[in-house]
Amino acid sequence: MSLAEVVNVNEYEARAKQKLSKMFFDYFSTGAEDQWTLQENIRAFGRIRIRPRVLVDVSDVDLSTKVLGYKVSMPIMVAPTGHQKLAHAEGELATARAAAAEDTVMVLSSSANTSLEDVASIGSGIRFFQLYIFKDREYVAEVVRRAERAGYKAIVLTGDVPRLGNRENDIKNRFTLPAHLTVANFVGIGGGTSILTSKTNESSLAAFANAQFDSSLTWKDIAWLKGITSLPILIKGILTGEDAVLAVRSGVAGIMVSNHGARQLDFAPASVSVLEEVVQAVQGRVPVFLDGGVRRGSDVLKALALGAAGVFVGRPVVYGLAVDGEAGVRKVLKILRDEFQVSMMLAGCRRIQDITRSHVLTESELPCFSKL
Ligand SMILES: Cc1cc2nc3c(=O)[nH]c(=O)nc-3n(C[C@H](O)[C@H](O)[C@H](O)COP(=O)(O)O)c2cc1C
Ligand SMILES: CCCCCCCCCCC(=O)C(=O)O
Repeated sequence: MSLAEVVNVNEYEARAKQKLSKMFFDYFSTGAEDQWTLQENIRAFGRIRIRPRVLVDVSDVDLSTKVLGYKVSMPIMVAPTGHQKLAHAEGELATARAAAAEDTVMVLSSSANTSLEDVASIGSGIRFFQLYIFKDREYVAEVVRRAERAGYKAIVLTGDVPRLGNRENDIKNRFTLPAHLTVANFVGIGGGTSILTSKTNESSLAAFANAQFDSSLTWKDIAWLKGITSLPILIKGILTGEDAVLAVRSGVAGIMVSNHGARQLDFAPASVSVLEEVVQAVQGRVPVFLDGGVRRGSDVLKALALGAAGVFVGRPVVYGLAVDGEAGVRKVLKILRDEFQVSMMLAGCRRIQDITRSHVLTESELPCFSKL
């Protein structure tokens, strides 16, 4: 099959598998423990039905929207994923170029193999910086200041990693980074990141993260973060209405409903299953975004109908990158854009704000729904 024959983003996964070593493909593709949540992220979208409206003039459809005040061409954005140079030599640079070309947001991971300044140097594009908080707060503060200086528009604080989840494939593979790669923005943290390139009896990522991440982090640390940056802060990893309320109280500018692509707590719910709970708790005070299992334009429509202001995509972007670098990421984003446009037109929506709660039925609204 040639690349021109790739018609949906799922097809990139098998192609990426052919290109990557088992250790790296497993790192990108798998989840925690029994991987129940990994499957559930996909299944949960499959349990939502779309209620299309017909005879609506959809001759002129507009997918554009605003995210934290920035205009983007579509509500489909690039989630932070670490170690993109394991997928392609150009790594995060290729992803950043693709996101900019498709006029959407890219979130750069704290675990990137490319420095945030190098990514910024590609030029225009709306980029956010994803942050892990380490025990060494001064180091973290300096990275946040660097992101601000380099023109990043927001800090995405990941709240669901007090330690790494049990990623059994990474443990079995004794995951290590190749010697030529670094976590470019944190190379000196905790006395250095050389453990990431040294063989251990476990996953070197887990060994490093569990030693260096600050597992005492609480809501009060949002105040600390707000004290060192004027950038808006999004909190990533919210799965309950209770935490959404605490997030709003702590002054975040937005919430990302996420289970970290099922890589942290197995048997956590699918993000889309709890989206509405979070949206209702937030009561419109800040935008709510979603990631996890978005593989179709129809998934985007479902998430927006349930109240999301936009979605982020993780693995499909990495698979596109692995298969064809910048062009592969662009194609993944284009496929999702085109599918989303088709879904909007067939559901009778001309504008993003035309997508409403009445466009979907969830499981609880269909008592006889067959369990997938
Ligand atoms: C390979 C990989 C690396 C990731 N790295 C990070 C990271 O560095 N920081 C973070 O907050 N989330 C990270 N995530 C989670 C993603 O941001 C996102 O929540 C998840 O991938 C969304 O699910 P999806 O892959 O089904 O789209 C990573 C996910 C994957 C698959
Ligand atoms: C900033 C340096 C972090 C080094 C490794 C920590 C593990 C995180 C890996 C990225 C991630 O979140 C993931 O899901 O994978």
